[in-house]
Amino acid sequence: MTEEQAREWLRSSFDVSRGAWAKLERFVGLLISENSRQNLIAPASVEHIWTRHIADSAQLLSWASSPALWVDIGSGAGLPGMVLAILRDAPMVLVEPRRKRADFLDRAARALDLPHVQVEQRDIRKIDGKAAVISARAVASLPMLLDMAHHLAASDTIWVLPKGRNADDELVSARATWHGVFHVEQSITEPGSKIIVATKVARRTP
Ligand SMILES: C[S@@+](CC[C@H](N)C(=O)[O-])C[C@H]1O[C@@H](n2cnc3c(N)ncnc32)[C@H](O)[C@@H]1O
Repeated sequence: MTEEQAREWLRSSFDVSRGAWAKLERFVGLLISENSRQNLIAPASVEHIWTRHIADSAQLLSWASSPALWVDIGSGAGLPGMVLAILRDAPMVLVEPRRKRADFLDRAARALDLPHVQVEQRDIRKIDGKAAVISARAVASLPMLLDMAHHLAASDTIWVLPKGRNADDELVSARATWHGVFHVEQSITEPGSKIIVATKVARRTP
């Protein structure tokens, strides 16, 4: 997928309003500018930012359309959380323990006028409440993620987890401790990369 194809795919797939498109463009600018101050995305990925990061994040919306609370674990540069918050006018909590990254997320949410975004500068294990959707991109293996965040999940919570090429192996490991309805979906931006979509996840009883 080229950069132009990624932009076109985004526009047509999510019926992006003019206002939301302007915010996406602005976010890309903020992210590239902040990347010279802190290491948010690999420098080599900047020239492919719409494919590698923006469309890659936005595609998660295809698997979770709930208008209720979405929690993004380890948002870092705002991926996928900030991209999703631009496309989705519903509560979004971005959890990021590193101060510099959380400050960037706070500033970006204000600059983009996204009052439905809440940034929590904390470890996910210290967050409470229940989420309708949980995402985490490049944060931890599937068994670790379930362990770190299962307290935020109800039985109908949808987990949407981009997993690169290790999805199947991680799923095998996770199934030793967890049961639920797990699907492995193909990423549209990266051939070979997968997204694990799960619901009804619960710890196996010994
Ligand atoms: C490799 S970065 C990925 C950032 C972003 N999701 C992305 O795809 O570009 C992993 C992020 O997860 C955060 N993280 C690691 N452990 C965490 C935890 N226990 N709770 C919340 N965030 C965590 C790190 O601070 C870091 O910003």
